[in-house]
Amino acid sequence: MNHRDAIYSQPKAQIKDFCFDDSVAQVFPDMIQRSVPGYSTIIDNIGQIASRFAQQNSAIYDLGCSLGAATLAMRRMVKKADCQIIAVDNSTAMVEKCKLHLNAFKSDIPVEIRCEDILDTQIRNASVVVLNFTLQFIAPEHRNSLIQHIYDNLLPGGVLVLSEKLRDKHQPMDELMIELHHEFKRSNGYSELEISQKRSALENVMLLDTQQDHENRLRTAGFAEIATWFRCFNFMSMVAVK
Ligand SMILES: C[S@@+](CC[C@H](N)C(=O)[O-])C[C@H]1O[C@@H](n2cnc3c(N)ncnc32)[C@H](O)[C@@H]1O
Ligand SMILES: O=C(O)C(=O)C[C@]1(C(=O)O)C=C[C@@H](O)C=C1
Repeated sequence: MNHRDAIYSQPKAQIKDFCFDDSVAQVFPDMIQRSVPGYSTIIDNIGQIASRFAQQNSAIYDLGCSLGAATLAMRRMVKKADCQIIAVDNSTAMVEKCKLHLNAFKSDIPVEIRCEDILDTQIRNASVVVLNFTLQFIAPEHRNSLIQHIYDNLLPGGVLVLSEKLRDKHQPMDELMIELHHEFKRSNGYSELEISQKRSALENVMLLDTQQDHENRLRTAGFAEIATWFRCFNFMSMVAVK
């Protein structure tokens, strides 16, 4: 069942830091669809990209899988033999619901769902790694080593799909992108109160990098082939090929 996100619809005396608890997991499909411009396009194309880059006898990782939307898209699209998908999230509420979602559909591709911190995940024999709006929730001091670990354990010809909300270091453009995003949220039925309370809740936990920060980090890790294949306002998705 798809529940409507009303988490920030009533005034809160105190805004707690945003976390992926049971109340968020309950409404997550509606929340992300109404909050991230192009979310369905990104999910569909993660399936396409995975079908192109998946290698026979290799692993596909979905890091910060939430309810498994990207895993489902990849499981539908990948046709290579002997692939396995490993979906990881450290929210028990998300992982429990993810298991239900995935079990509802039949597939020949095995999926292992792990409840663990992606900073503890050993990437091995990977042809595809997905970080779909997850890196922004990782403490900045751990981001370089995580991307390095992914690069080191990708097979030659393997791909990292990295989707993130961005900040712009040029303040007028940052403000414009934020305002266009808020307009998108308004058009999806979010009130001013919902927009501002969610913004406060995310302030300390979703620390955004610039497009340049991401490109620099990917190049430093060793990725030579990098492209932004999707961008809408301050949301983007990149592919980086080893
Ligand atoms: C915005 S959601 C990702 C959306 C999802 N990838 C999709 O395509 O629908 C971010 C997810 O990352 C997870 N997460 C955040 N930090 C994590 C960590 N250190 N280890 C594992 N999962 C993490 C959260 O629990 C949350 O489910
Ligand atoms: O910027 C926002 O308002 C968002 O809601 C963005 C975002 C994200 O990019 O991950 C933040 C938290 C929710 O998981 C869904 C979407």
